[in-house]
Amino acid sequence: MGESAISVRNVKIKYRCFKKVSLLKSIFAPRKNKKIEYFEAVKGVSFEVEKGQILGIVGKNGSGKSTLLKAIAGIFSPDEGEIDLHGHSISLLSIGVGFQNKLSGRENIFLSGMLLGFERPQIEEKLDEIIEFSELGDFIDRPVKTYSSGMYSKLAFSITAILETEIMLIDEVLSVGDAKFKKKSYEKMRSLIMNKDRTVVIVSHSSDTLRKLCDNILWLHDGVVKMQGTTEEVLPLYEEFMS
Ligand SMILES: Nc1ncnc2c1ncn2[C@@H]1O[C@H](COP(=O)(O)OP(=O)(O)OP(=O)(O)O)[C@@H](O)[C@H]1O
Repeated sequence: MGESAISVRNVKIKYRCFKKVSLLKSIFAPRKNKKIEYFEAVKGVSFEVEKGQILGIVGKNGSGKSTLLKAIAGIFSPDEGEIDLHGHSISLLSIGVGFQNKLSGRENIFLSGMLLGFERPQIEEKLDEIIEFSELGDFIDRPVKTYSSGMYSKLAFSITAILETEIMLIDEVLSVGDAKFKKKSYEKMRSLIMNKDRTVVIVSHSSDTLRKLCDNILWLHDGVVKMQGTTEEVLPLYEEFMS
């Protein structure tokens, strides 16, 4: 076993949900009926990711993949267990995470960069490259709320791909944007991944993408690890299960 980049030890994550009550009940006894329920989305998951490894996470809808990724990214902390990144910098590339809609694309580059732990001069140094890669042209100075979903994801991808962190978490975004951008982002991702110092975790429903990019696969099922192993070992069994 090589040097560890991510250690996930017995992680459990619960969501707080409010139980639905009838409208009448909530009007006449509002406090009494505000029942909180918990839903455990991740139920004691443990695994290690070695430095330089490219791990794919698979599982049917609702199996806890995105929840786990957000916990690794530090967006929320686990209710139990621990996640150790061994001091590595980390970024999460995911649709719908992280932009301030009223701010321009350019302002969001600075905001996201700072949230990723970069200093302003470091971001300034990479600014032109990010804008160029995003292909947003003049839109870069317009509020992000005026962007189409494809433009939004182009910006998100460009920030994460150009401001390189040691660990990159990617949630399903390789399949967005127009065909040309999809190809370009796939190539960029490949070159980032080829850097053996970088550790990558990809959540995807595309076996094709996973087969091309990943060395290892973690299969989550109803919040627990069903299987972990090499891509050749796990992916055929997962595909058979899903067919
Ligand atoms: N904010 C939330 N509040 C309550 N339950 C949630 C919340 N977000 C997710 N869940 C539940 O947690 C479980 C895991 O969700 P998660 O999004 O992690 O699954 P996933 O494997 O990424 O699914 P998909 O493949 O559909 O993206 C699901 O049952 C989902 O309904």
